[in-house]
Amino acid sequence: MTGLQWNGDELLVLDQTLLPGKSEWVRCTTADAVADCIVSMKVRGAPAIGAAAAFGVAVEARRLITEHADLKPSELTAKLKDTVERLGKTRPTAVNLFWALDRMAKSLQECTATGCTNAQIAAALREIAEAIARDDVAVNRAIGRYGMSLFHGPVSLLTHCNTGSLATVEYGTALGVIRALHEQGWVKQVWVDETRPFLQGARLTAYELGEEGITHTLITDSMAGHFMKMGEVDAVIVGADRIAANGDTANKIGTYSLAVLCQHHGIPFYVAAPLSTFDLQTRFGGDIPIEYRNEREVLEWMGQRTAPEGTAGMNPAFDVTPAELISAIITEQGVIHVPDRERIERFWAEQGGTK
Ligand SMILES: CSC[C@H]1O[C@H](OP(=O)(O)O)[C@H](O)[C@@H]1O
Repeated sequence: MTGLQWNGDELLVLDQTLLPGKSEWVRCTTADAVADCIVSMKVRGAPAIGAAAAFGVAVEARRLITEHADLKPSELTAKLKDTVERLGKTRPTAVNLFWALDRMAKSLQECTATGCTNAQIAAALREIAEAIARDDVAVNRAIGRYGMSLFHGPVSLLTHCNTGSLATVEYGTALGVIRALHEQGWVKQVWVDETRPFLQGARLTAYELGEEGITHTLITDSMAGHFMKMGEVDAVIVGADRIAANGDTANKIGTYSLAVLCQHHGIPFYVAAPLSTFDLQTRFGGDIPIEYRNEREVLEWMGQRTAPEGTAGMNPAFDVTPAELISAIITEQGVIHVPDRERIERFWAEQGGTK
């Protein structure tokens, strides 16, 4: 399963706003079409929007040299730099978007420095976009393997939002770990948070797990604490949109609440994310830009208003979980065991030192 299809010249985006009821593909032959898919969340998920944006630059290059044969390479490069900037304004939180666009911008710089022709520029951009997509699948499978190392037998997991093939190029991050555990026969149950207001869990994660016969049960976000208290959750595993230098992690709204509940109940809280989600330029979580989406996503469902007229809504799409609430971050290069503040404080107390 994948939400992106690339045929070398155009990008097909599976419209995730229509899933699971309808499966419709949007044909993108311009950067504007890709930008619209990202803003409207037809394509969503940190790694997926990075790959989509990279393909957006590649299709724009092809369109420009096809429609404007007389463009000089310098003119083409200038237009494509504008394209990179435009795609960078689609959504602010997922750092994978900027990581992917930076790779495209560097390719443009290299082409300028080496005097590439228009055809060479377009080919170079296409190759980078294809490499980003190809690498993402291998990265996710590695995350799945490393995530497996945290478990030693059948488990019941709770997950939030969608972190699978529809949030990446394929396989997924947190869902990649769940897929790897399923392949091992170690999934007893996946509690799927519906993830209001966009319902990525109810509409997308449940869809992916159902397609693969992975045992799962949909719950409302407000039920997570109850099932933890009932002893039904062995661990929580989620994705990430941006991990600051100190380990503070931005992810779908509702993630922070899960982490606090996990600490209260002594349940491991794992984040699964590729290294492209780390933003070492952002020192700590307070500096991560949080996207506020239209309040209508909270006040309505499928265009049908659910709240009274006159009631205002707030719609932060992400929240930040402090590093000390994260048990481990699973990456394609291994598992980072986030420092345990209490264990460190005990150590310093025993040493008679200060923190
Ligand atoms: C594999 S990371 C997916 C990540 O992106 C989601 O956000 P959105 O659906 O708004 O793009 C959510 O935060 C997931 O954890």
